[in-house]
Amino acid sequence: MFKAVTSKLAAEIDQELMGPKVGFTLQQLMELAGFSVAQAVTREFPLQNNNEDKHVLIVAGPGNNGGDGLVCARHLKLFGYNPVVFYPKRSKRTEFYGQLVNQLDFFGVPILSEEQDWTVYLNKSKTVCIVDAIFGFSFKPPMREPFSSILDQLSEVDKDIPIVSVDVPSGWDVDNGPITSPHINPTVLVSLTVPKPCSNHIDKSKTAHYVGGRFIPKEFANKYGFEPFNYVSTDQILKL
Ligand SMILES: NC(=O)C1=CN([C@@H]2O[C@H](COP(=O)(O)OP(=O)(O)OC[C@H]3O[C@@H](n4cnc5c(N)ncnc54)[C@H](O)[C@@H]3O)[C@@H](O)[C@H]2O)[C@H](O)CC1
Ligand SMILES: [K+]
Repeated sequence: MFKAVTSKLAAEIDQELMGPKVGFTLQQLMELAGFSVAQAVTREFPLQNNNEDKHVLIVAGPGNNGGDGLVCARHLKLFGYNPVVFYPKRSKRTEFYGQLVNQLDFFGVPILSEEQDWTVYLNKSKTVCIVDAIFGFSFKPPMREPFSSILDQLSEVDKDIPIVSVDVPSGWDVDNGPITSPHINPTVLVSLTVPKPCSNHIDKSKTAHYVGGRFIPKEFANKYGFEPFNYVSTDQILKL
């Protein structure tokens, strides 16, 4: 059994990593987080003759979980996939988000806005998998629009098209799991830094669980009450 940290502790870890003493920038951590999610996609859905023309749909939310999704999309393009991003509420928090969008333009990755019909990608003949980068550890229910409709639609297709959730299955309570109905059931969960308690509610026979976001030393993990994960070689993800 792995150790999980609460939403409160996860936010504290984040703050310390990006605080004056450690000094990581959000950009650095997000790059590694998004890279690790892209690696989990390649591990679970390798490019093959029957899927190389298909898309990976990345649904990006308004916060940093969405930012992880934007980074993941760029790496997937470099890995030979056909990512398409649906980004209905663009973050205006910092200039950095505009830069992530510009980078996707630079790589020729389409970004759909709220007005565009993203549901054409909810079709298994078109889409290999969906990356759920809507909400992470700062989600507080009840859910507001447009995300409640978006997640309702995702919950209708998750048996047909596999969903890869970034850090937390969106819409799940971070500490208590799937407390609303309907909710999505991801095929893959990539917990970042350390799993959150909601990951104890996944059905391990149906959901592959990875940890990613390989950016902390042993002493730091121990300080927050968990052991570091035994990543192999240069891997950015570890299957739990
Ligand atoms: N150390 C790490 O592991 C890192 C993790 N990263 C990722 O960052 C997220 C947490 O990001 P944060 O910006 O704090 O929050 P979220 O993305 O989870 O969501 C905030 C966003 O969502 C809106 N919101 C919240 N509740 C609701 C609601 N009920 N209805 C509608 N909208 C809602 C809120 O207003 C904000 O706009 C973490 O999980 C990782 O994925 C980083 O990449 C860095 C390193
Ligand atoms: K998510």
